[in-house]
Amino acid sequence: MSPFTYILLIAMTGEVQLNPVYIVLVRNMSQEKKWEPLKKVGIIGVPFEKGQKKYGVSVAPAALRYAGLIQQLSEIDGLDVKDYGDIETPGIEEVKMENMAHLALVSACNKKLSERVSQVLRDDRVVVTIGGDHSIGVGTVDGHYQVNNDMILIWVDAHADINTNKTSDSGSVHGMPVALLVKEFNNYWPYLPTMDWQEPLFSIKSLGYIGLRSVDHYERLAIEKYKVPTFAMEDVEEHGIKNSIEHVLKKLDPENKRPIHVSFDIDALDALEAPSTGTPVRGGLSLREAINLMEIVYATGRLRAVDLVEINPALGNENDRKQTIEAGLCVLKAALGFSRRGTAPRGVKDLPIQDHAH
Ligand SMILES: NC(=[NH2+])NCCC[C@H](N)C(=O)O
Ligand SMILES: [Mn+2]
Ligand SMILES: [Mn+2]
Repeated sequence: MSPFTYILLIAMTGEVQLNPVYIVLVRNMSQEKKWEPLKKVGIIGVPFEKGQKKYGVSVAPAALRYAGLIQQLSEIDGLDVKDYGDIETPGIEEVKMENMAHLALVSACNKKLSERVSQVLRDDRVVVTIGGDHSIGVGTVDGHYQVNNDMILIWVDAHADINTNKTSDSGSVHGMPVALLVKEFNNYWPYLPTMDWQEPLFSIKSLGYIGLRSVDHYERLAIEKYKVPTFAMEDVEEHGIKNSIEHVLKKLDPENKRPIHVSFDIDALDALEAPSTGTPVRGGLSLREAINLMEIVYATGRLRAVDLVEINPALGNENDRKQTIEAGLCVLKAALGFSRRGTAPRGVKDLPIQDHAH
């Protein structure tokens, strides 16, 4: 019998006072849902780079896999890792859109990606998407929203990525994904051919920023107009990364009950930490800060989606490449429960004792 039927029954019979079963049921119903980290993840690679102009971001999924992505994640205590493969976007006929390059390709890739992201979440796994440039944030957030429409979005980035084709200096869509996603921006866009599949339903009220330090004029205006909780680098400087992320989470979700999506642009990290990226900016997060941020998000138990974007293995020298990929792996591992304290071997209670024969 469901609690509801039971209450209906008591209401009908009038038998209400101090029935212990009734009290237990009501207590269970009002109890807050306890969140535990999901110990299953699904990996999606998106070798896509048409949201910006440089060659190489599309190599990142292969480079991260080659560096041991799946093995390293599988070594995290109790984590079940499933690889959902890459999203391929074969030749698509382009449409012309003012100050917005490769719209049709961006759209086709994100449509596929959105469906795959929803699928992984419906399989009850945390979805980890490896870009690709940040235009793929459209697909990951859209696909997440389809499954959890109460989700909140933490955009960790040097940039705000909230330009429209009217405000962008570059015409590159990787500077526009947030503006495409939020419903409040619907009227700032012209009709976008090929984008009919994507209905912007996500609210800017569920968005927060961490790490900003290169924000265009109209982006700044948008952040202020909609009061987006933002911890730019100067705020991180002032409050520390722990207070920064905790403040944003509290602001967006005071009751600690909404699924979390973190879209992590590797250029959020200081250019010295992650040099192989298309639009590096000095003065960013240290890797330690980024790891700490991710550990805090993991500990909420509500992380359901992580994007790792803008790693460009074709930029810089061998060492830059290695460092950037390593940094990306560290960030992902922290988000998925890797503990810097280490974990004891499973089912083993003591150190191995040497059996000395003499
Ligand atoms: N995902 C990124 N790295 N975006 C960089 C965006 C740079 C600049 N704000 C633009 O609109 O083009
Ligand atoms: Mn960026
Ligand atoms: Mn970005």
